[in-house]
Amino acid sequence: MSDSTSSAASSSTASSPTTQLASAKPLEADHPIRKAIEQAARQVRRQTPLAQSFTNFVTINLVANAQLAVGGTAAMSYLPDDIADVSAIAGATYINVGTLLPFFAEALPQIAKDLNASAKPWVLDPVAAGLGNTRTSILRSFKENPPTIVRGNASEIIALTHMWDLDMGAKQADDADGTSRPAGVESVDDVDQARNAAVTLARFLSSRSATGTAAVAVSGAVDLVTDGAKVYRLPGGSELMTKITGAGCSLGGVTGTYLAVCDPITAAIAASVHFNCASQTAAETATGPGSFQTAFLDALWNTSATDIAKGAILIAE
Ligand SMILES: Nc1ncnc2c1ncn2[C@@H]1O[C@H](COP(=O)(O)OP(=O)(O)O)[C@@H](O)[C@H]1O
Ligand SMILES: Cc1ncsc1CCOP(=O)(O)O
Ligand SMILES: [Mg+2]
Repeated sequence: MSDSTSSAASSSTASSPTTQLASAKPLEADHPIRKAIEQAARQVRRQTPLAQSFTNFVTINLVANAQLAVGGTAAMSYLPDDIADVSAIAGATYINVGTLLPFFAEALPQIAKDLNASAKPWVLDPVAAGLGNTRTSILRSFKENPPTIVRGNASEIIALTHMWDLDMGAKQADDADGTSRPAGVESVDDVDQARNAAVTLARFLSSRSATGTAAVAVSGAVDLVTDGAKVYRLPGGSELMTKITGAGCSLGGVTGTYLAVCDPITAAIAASVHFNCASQTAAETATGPGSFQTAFLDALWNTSATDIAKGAILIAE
């Protein structure tokens, strides 16, 4: 799918949610992206890349464990000079704004500025975007020094695109169907409702990226990943992922692990497909959220690069 409009978010020709998925076609078995995904998964296991994280206190342990389970390594930090020093040896950095302390309002804009000044790739998870003045001020500051990849649920992607004034005044989901937002860390919008915002956001990120490439990943029942030109849909996985805290946060951390070894769109698709394969496997033996999380980490470790590359990937027309 390549949008013919310059601002998809406000385009009246943008496909409607109901037709989006129906028109998506399976990505060919020998498509170059599948080869790139397999190579990236093998590289992660061979190179044990470091993706450092400035992330929330609720799910920090699952973020680190998921990064190790896919083959990477982890380092968690909150100080700008520490992040700057570690970024010299890290392949990517992950920033997640789920829990905040007062000094974050100054530290995070500085970290984003330092990362972009040194052309270091980073992933943003805008947890609960739109909630609270401090979080809004921090997220707004990132427009000046944007990430390489944004990973969030539908409401977070819509809210961030709106907060950065990229949606050209498009009707917000809440205007369209009366949905109130923000609703905290969970989404109140469907993935399809975030499609146009994701395409617009990915185009903006690409235009500000040192390599000219970027990606946006919208998580949900059928994930959506876009580089601003093409839109991929990733069905599968397990609804049990919504019953463990940190499923999205750890996906952001693993997206950073993949970004340490490959380009943004490959990293965003590979991490999401790896999660879908592993959560589907884990759901086969889990008897509840506790055993599911344990089985999920094991499945991240045991899912082969070949199986990840063969995962369910549709390309939207
Ligand atoms: N209904 C669902 N069915 C299958 N997988 C899901 C579902 N909802 C979320 N997921 C998966 O859970 C992970 C986290 O997504 P999500 O819950 O949307 O993020 P967040 O926790 O940030 O809101 C992703 O890998 C996503 O694909
Ligand atoms: C519950 C909670 N509160 C602040 S951050 C956080 C974790 C959110 O994790 P996820 O977005 O992966 O569900
Ligand atoms: Mg989240």
